[in-house]
Amino acid sequence: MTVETAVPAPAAANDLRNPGMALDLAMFEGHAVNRSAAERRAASLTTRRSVKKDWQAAWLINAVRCIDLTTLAGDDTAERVRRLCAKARQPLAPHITEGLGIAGMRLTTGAVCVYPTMVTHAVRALEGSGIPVASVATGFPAGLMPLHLRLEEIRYAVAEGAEEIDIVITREHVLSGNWPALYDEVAAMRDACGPAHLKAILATGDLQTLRNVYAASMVAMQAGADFIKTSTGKEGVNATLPVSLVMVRALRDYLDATGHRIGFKPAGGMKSAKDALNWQFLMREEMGRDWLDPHLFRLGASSMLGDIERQLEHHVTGRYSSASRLALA
Ligand SMILES: O=C[C@H](O)COP(=O)(O)O
Repeated sequence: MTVETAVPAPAAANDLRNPGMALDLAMFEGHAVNRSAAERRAASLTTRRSVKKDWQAAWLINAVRCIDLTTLAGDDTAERVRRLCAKARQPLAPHITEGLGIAGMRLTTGAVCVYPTMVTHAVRALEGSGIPVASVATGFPAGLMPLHLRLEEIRYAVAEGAEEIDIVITREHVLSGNWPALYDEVAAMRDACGPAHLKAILATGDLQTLRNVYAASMVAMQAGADFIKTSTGKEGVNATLPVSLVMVRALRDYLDATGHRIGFKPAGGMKSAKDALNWQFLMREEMGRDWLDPHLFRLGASSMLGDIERQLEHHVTGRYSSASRLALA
């Protein structure tokens, strides 16, 4: 078997938006989440699996397809964004793609994710590539701005050419159990997105309980989120597997109740190829192969691609090169 044949076949494109639905508290109120069961289940994903070498390379190639290659730093510049976009167009060095037998595959990352004022640079740098630009918005990362300004920021990013908007929610609405306020906020943001897909960042590290994570996931989906996303990368605790499991179970329950397929984006603090494998195992075991496709799954990361590239180079050459040798995003 070649690596190429081991790459999961792309699922049918999920171009259908989540239309959302009326707020329905019955879908989450009283829903208990057992933390130790979630932790045990998450741990089982990382310990009991050994992946054959060729399959491991295929999983890592698939992870590259699903990365939202991100820069969200205060010192971002047009030049840094252009370099990131060049990396998104060609995520692996040519000797690695040739060695893997996938030089003809036109492998790219799933998207490039930037701040609103950087969207224009990313759109220009990605022209003709088919790679969408995602913009954070709504006062990322804390979101503590008047709603009309947050909505205006969404409209600005969409006008600049962003096809995906990563919004942040008001954590206080979750912490106080004010579900109508959370629903109205996300629904207004969905409306401001127009044709752009909305990813709702729940900032799970701020939400205190897994029950809150489940409820916030459900409300965001009911309000029309196309993806639910764990974290901004700026909270004290960012993406973890137990929290991701709870969110994925929520999107499975939403699918069962409504028939709508919602995407999932773990983000923040994921740096290794092992992380890329673990989150894909979670998606395959909980949701099936359709959720191994960028239309339904993204890995939000600013510094994971480098380790994936190193591991794939090792797969090809049998050696690890120094981290500085590969052009790193
Ligand atoms: O949305 C993506 C995250 O902000 C990336 O976080 P990271 O810099 O910890 O990888």
